[in-house]
Amino acid sequence: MRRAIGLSQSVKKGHLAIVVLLIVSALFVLVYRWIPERRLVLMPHPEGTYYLYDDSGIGGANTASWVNADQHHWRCRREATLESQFCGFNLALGHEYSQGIDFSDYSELVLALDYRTQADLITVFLRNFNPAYSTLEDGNSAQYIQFVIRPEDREPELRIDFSEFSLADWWMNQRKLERPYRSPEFNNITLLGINMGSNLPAGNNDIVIKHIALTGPWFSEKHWYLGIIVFFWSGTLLYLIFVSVTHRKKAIETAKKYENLADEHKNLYDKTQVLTEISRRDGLSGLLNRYGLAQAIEQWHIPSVAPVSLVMFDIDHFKRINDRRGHLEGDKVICRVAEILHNHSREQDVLSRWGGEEFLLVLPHTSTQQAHQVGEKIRQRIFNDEYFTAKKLTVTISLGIAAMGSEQSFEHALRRADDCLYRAKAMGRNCSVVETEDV
Ligand SMILES: Nc1nc2c(ncn2[C@@H]2O[C@H](COP(=O)(O)OP(=O)(O)OP(=O)(O)O)[C@@H](O)[C@H]2O)c(=O)[nH]1
Repeated sequence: MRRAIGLSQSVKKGHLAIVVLLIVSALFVLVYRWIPERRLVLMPHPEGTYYLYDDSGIGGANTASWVNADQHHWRCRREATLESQFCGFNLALGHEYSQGIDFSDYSELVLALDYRTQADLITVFLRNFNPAYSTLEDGNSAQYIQFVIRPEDREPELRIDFSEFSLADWWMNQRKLERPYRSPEFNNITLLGINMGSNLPAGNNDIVIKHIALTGPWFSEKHWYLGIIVFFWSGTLLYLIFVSVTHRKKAIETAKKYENLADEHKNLYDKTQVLTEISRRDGLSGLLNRYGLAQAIEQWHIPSVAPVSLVMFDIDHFKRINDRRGHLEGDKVICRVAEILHNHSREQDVLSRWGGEEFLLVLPHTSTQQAHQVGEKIRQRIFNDEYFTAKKLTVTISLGIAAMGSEQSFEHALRRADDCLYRAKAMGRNCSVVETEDV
């Protein structure tokens, strides 16, 4: 029952952990749109290198000049009579011509320009340097990637996705490029330019650059959701590992407890066995006591062990031995007599110290005649034994022998054996009396 409760509690905990992980994952999904975007300001930039250029040097119509350099206000003035080719603004990026800025971590170019011109075409372009197609000697060898700003695009803050940029045809046509290099590359942008060259209306065409920046998400949507999935599954995995470690620990603790209990149980069992044995034995002679004898006989199925005979032994004048030699020597006599009795009994016989100097031998499969013979043999043996070397002692015993019939109780047979013993004592001791009653 307790195990069942424990199990249902861990199932509940498991559900809770999964629900928490799901809620946190859902929160992460929602949080994505609130993560501020990554932003890199290119202009105004204290270290930015920028300059104006025009086609006046090659006989063109345009002259570029700063109206207010501090405010990044510049102008292209076109002479109506000459051909307009190019006029614009360049912002050098990176440290040297071949080492630009990696735009690929961003997704958009943000242009905040104040257009004070009626020019139809304003081109924003990027130059990407790649040794595969660029050389330091050829200033035109970096990819020319462009986006044309139409009058209708002119917002206070124009956002141009990099996917809207394309490679300029004139640049492509000048070189034979392998396929991978015929698409815009953004990993090493060395220059950003704003060109109002061709078809520029006559007169002043001004642009004020408020700022130019790159923006993009810190994490792509794909990576963000992948991260959430990884978070969810690693959370689940960690939880499962935690649960399995905890369960393993508990299982080890429980196994230890069971082991201790088993040890305790074995100790108790051993102690009980010892105590049981003690309770069945006489402390002085080591023979069974009355209780031990009763237990042994209880195991028997009397008809199967019949005939059964009882021999009751009693040391003669034992009081005298005690009185003359002391109780210690009396004890030694009891032990010796017990030893002789034990040596003369068979394995199936049950021998006990019945009282002070009384012994009872129960013999299965033995008639009273046979029991009488055994008893007599023992009596002779006890009589002939040497008890003390210094001051010799002769010990005699009296015996009463009776049969235990299948229908009779042990007590009944015992009483009759005792009667016979009494008669043996009365006959002068050191003899045996066999019951005459027909059982
Ligand atoms: N040393 C010793 N004496 C015991 C023990 N148990 C009983 N006795 C003594 O045994 C004596 C038995 O005396 P009685 O019952 O008068 O019998 P008895 O002297 O043997 O005389 P009969 O049986 O008539 O021959 C008593 O003095 C008891 O104190 C024991 O364990 N050790």
